[in-house]
Amino acid sequence: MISRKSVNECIVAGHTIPPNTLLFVNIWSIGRNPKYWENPLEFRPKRFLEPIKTGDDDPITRNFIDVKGQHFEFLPFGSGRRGCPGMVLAMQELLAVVAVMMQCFDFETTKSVDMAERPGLTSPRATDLICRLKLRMDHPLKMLHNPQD
Ligand code: HEM
Repeated sequence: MISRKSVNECIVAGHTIPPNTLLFVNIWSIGRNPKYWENPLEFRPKRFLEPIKTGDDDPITRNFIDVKGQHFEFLPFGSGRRGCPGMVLAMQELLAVVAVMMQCFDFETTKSVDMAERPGLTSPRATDLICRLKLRMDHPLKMLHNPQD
């Protein structure tokens, strides 16, 4: 959910918004709208590499989906002037953290993965995902000295 305050009166999707109104944009719901996403609840990361059909009256096909706030069907970092200033850092950090964790550990789950969500700011899981990590090498720092291992 991101919030904005209207400065002037405007019309959004046929609704008149008076000035000085606090508005909440439900980006969670937009990202799960079946009008734009095929089987939106299916965990299929590959969908982000496939063309996507979007738009209401005059559909267009995008060859990729941009996360930086230009494609409004997917706004993980918000959009416009108050969009997330940490976006570039977050994108680089995520890649580095996930890559290092996969390089250093094997992950074992005790139960099957339940993707159901509970309410919260960051879409937390309804059932916590408990993992057991197994080190993939004697010592992670050894990798720095012997990268070929
Ligand atoms: C995956 C990681 C992250 C996600 C998904 C995320 C998402 C968001 C979203 C949706 C907003 C609201 C944007 C809007 O209203 O249009 C926001 C705002 C903000 N984020 Fe992030 N963020 C992430 C990481 C970070 C990091 C790493 C930093 C700082 C180092 C950061 C700092 C901020 C700040 C300061 C704001 C408020 C901006 C403002 O109100 O002008 N975020 N973020």
